[in-house]
Amino acid sequence: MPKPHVYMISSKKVDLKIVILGAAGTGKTSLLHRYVHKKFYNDYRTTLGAHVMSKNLEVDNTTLRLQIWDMGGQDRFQPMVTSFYKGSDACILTFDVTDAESFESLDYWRKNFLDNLRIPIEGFPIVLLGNKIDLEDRQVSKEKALSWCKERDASYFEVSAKNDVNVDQAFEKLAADAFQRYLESVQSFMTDSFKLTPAEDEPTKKSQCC
Ligand SMILES: Nc1nc2c(ncn2[C@@H]2O[C@H](COP(=O)(O)OP(=O)(O)OP(=O)(O)O)[C@@H](O)[C@H]2O)c(=O)[nH]1
Repeated sequence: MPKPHVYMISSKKVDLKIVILGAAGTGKTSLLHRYVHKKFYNDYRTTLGAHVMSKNLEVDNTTLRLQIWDMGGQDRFQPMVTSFYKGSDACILTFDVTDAESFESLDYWRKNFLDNLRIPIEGFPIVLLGNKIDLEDRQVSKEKALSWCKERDASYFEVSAKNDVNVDQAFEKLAADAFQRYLESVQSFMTDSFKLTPAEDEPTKKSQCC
């Protein structure tokens, strides 16, 4: 009987860990509140260290259980939050389109994350969110952000946590990319684990050539 090339994944629930990173005040907590609770708060309370919010998402008859880790952007929390990167399946980077400095700091956040992840980063799902597009005094153009993403193999969304623009779409795209990567890793694990020795009646390469 031929060996199967496509493996069925029996579990219909998949846990995915997502971290959201970026300079302080760019709107990480607000984006999460918008996505998870459909709410927005005008007051600014900096995140002390990190906290987690959960949300389930249905994709292809599978429940993706998203655990989204909101990392405080202030410098004083950096030594602590890097220890939470381990086991991440995807990453959201944020900047504030009205704050050029927050855009300039993106390479720091990206490198800090990837350096501490300690897994192969090729194809790792990263989405960049340019937040606060509802404000008028914009300092970073869409073209500049798109070019940053193109060079670093990331996706880009212009969003507003306040006005609920593009937030669901951005999280859903990232979750779908992370799920796809998860399926590929399961497939490759199964392929490697179930490599069988050739059947007795199947000629080996040696017997064929000699
Ligand atoms: N106008 C506008 N304000 C926003 C938006 N998103 C967040 N804010 C405001 O920006 C401020 C900072 O938002 P937070 O979500 O706390 O920012 P943060 O990135 O989590 O900050 P840290 O926890 O310090 O890293 C708050 O006053 C929010 O109300 C947005 O889309 N538009």
